[in-house]
Amino acid sequence: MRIPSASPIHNAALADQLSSAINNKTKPLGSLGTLERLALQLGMIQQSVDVRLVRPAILVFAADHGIVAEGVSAYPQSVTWQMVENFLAGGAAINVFARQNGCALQIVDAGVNHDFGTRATLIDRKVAMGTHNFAQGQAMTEAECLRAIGHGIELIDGLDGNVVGFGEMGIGNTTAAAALMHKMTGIAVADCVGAGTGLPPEGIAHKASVIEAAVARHAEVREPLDILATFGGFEIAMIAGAMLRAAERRMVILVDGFIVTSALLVAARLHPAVLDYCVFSHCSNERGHQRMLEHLNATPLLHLGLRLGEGTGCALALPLLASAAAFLQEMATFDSAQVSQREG
Ligand SMILES: O=C(O)c1ccc[n+]([C@@H]2O[C@H](COP(=O)([O-])O)[C@@H](O)[C@H]2O)c1
Ligand SMILES: Cc1cc2nc[nH]c2cc1C
Repeated sequence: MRIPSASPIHNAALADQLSSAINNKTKPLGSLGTLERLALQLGMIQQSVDVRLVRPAILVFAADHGIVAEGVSAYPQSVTWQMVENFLAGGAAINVFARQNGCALQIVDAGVNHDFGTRATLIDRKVAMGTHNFAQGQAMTEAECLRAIGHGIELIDGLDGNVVGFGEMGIGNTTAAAALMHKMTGIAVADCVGAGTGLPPEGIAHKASVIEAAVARHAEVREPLDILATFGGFEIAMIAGAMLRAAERRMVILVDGFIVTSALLVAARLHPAVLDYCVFSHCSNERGHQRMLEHLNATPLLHLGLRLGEGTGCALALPLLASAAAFLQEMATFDSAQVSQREG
């Protein structure tokens, strides 16, 4: 399987053209703040001053994690499949926010420990009934990891829009994401571990000790794909593959919270240019997310104290993306509206 490779966006002439278009709008210079940075990024991604957001979609990848056997989550594993049912019934937060913002939603079984049977609206890409417990061995085999990445690539190729957001659902996946973060960044485990779905302080300390022991056990693992296979999840691997393909196809990538950003750490180690295509929707309340974003030199759009996942940050950020594109498209210029320019 070929791992997609994103190209870095270099086009100084277009950057100048976009900056002029933004600066000539009827507003004090720089007064649309972050929306100006966003409009510039959208133009650079689409290689045009005529930015259009077409059929945005959010893909929610669900999977289970063998590491839950170590008692690292506040909720039982069965919540993963039960929430998938909730997604399919339209009742989860991501359903509400996606509907509210006119965003298509796809739910993918990446490796949930449950037999859903044949379901019309569930995309079945189940690699296995959850990963193995990485406290005892590798979470997944190299073949399973590559299969998950391949599914992510192929799901992007099935989209017909140019904006894709990523969400996930998987009890135990903040433990996998924290281990990935530690291995990919070198940041101390204690600074990567948080409450997840709501562990108390003793639970967080236990979770950190489980990760410390697993990291010591797998100390020799250094390459990004090996790190992903050793500590990751099927949903995380699928998201990493999908992100690389989305960047290769020059799509706008909306990044959600802690777990989705951990997938990006792997993708960006393989092809750093993927970052040029990423819009960071929010900073999660999960301890570690802020440091993860800083490591990527990323500025999140929203600080709402979210720690839900599911792609909710992406859905909430979508109207801001739309506003950035709309002001670039529709706002009058100083010339067209005959408004006087700044003095001096
Ligand atoms: O997106 C985030 O930043 C985020 C932070 C904390 C928890 N979550 C969600 O909570 C679940 C994982 O939490 P846990 O405690 O079971 O590892 C998983 O379904 C995630 O979607 C998500
Ligand atoms: C209820 C519930 C909903 C979620 N959505 C994403 N992660 C979740 C974890 C729990 C526990």
